[in-house]
Amino acid sequence: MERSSTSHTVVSAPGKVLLAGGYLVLDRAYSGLVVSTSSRFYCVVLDNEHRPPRINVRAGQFPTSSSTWSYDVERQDGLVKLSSISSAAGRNKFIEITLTKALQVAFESGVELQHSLDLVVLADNDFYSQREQLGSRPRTLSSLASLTPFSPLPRPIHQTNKTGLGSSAALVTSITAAVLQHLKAVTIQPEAGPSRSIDLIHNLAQLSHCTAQGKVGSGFDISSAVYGTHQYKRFSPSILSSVQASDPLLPLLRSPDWDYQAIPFRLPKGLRLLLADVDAGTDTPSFVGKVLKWREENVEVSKKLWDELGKANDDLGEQLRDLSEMEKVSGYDQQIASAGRKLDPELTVHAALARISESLQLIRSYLQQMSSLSQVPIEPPEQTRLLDTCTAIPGVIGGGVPGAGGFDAIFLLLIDSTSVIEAVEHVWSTYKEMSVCPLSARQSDGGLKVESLSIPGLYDAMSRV
Ligand SMILES: Nc1ncnc2c1ncn2[C@@H]1O[C@H](COP(=O)(O)OP(=O)(O)O)[C@@H](O)[C@H]1O
Ligand SMILES: C[C@@](O)(CCOP(=O)(O)OP(=O)(O)O)CC(=O)O
Repeated sequence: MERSSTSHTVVSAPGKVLLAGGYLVLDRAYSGLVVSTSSRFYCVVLDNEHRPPRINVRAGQFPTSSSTWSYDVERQDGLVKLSSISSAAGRNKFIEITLTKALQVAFESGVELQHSLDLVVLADNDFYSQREQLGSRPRTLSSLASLTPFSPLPRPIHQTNKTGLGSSAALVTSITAAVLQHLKAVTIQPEAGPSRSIDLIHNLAQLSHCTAQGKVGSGFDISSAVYGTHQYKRFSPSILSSVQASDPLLPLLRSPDWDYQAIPFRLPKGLRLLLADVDAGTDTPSFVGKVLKWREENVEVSKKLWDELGKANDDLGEQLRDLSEMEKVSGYDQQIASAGRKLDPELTVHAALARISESLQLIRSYLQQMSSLSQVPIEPPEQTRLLDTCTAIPGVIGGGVPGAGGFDAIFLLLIDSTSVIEAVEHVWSTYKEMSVCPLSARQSDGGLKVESLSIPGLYDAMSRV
């Protein structure tokens, strides 16, 4: 990418894991628990003196020829239009729509684009399957740690397997935030607490993501990319259903009708979220349509199940908060450490862990019911066997299938100690029925972050051609 750079902005957004609330969170009556991950998606924006203004975007870890997009920027009747300069990469709706809307908001905020911008987007390795990159190395956390950061991937994005951390939501959020921050249309200061800038980025990223996807999902992936780990109640979909392409964006984005809730929570100290990408050789088709159809056709049974599961999900949130409260109590760290061997219900911290364990188990049993009633393999028997094997390991508090479920992934909540993690890795690496590969991500509380170019490996990855 040709450039003479005068200034740069780097913004990152985390990936997501929906621990509890799959399907239910599509309905505002229920909430979901979403944990953001330490694995992040980065967008770097650099000034480029080229005129008239053009935007060049490169997906830095993919083959350059199939992963570079350029656009001329024009304004027609107050609206921003990007014309795609044809490339071997084909269109990337997520990038094109996100840039168009972010520039529209910048213009409505009084910012004129004076020069060109070069964007490089880079995702932490966890966002894509690294099985091929690991080659003959064992599928362990230490092998993953030995990979180059932003490890080059051999095939174009659409031929690369994703791991479920929400690449498109993190891409859309990081580009939205980085472009607006670079053009000084917003000020991102997450440490300063609630802010109009962050809410504006959230609302805009939801709009761009829904437009690019051609559907309105619950939006938990965008909200965790912006706000980090939280309990999520969705926005009313009606806010986006009547938007016309010619409407100005700022009034919509600042409307009081955005009624989502993002209540911060975090995993208690000493617990770790461990994720695995499961390759069962089975395609997971979209389950949402089928589950919702079954729900509509079975109003009474589904209402009972949704209410019971909704309560179990909320109870889990409460119990995690209760355990976080106990962190200050003396003896907390010792009790957490001994929970890595065996739970003793006489001990307060262990009793709290046992309640979390029961809730996770109860949530799984409701999801198994949902699977058999709707005939959708949300927690299919293969995953039940894998999860039962894992949750029997001392120090593993519980687990489940994240989000929409299926055959692709599992999560475990465990005591964060080397011996517990090694025991899990041993079970995974010797598991016969399916191929299980850990992800290196752990939980992280934070959402959007302004970064510097000193993120390990980022500068090198940007400079690769
Ligand atoms: N690194 C990237 N650079 C550019 N576009 C990306 C990148 N990662 C993902 N995308 C876009 O996001 C799409 C994947 O979105 P989706 O199927 O919704 O998956 P996910 O569940 O990971 O969000 C890709 O087809 C591509 O358009
Ligand atoms: C069913 C859902 O409630 C949760 C889906 O969660 P996943 O984490 O499975 O999502 P994808 O990134 O789209 O694969 C749909 C929703 O909330 O939009």
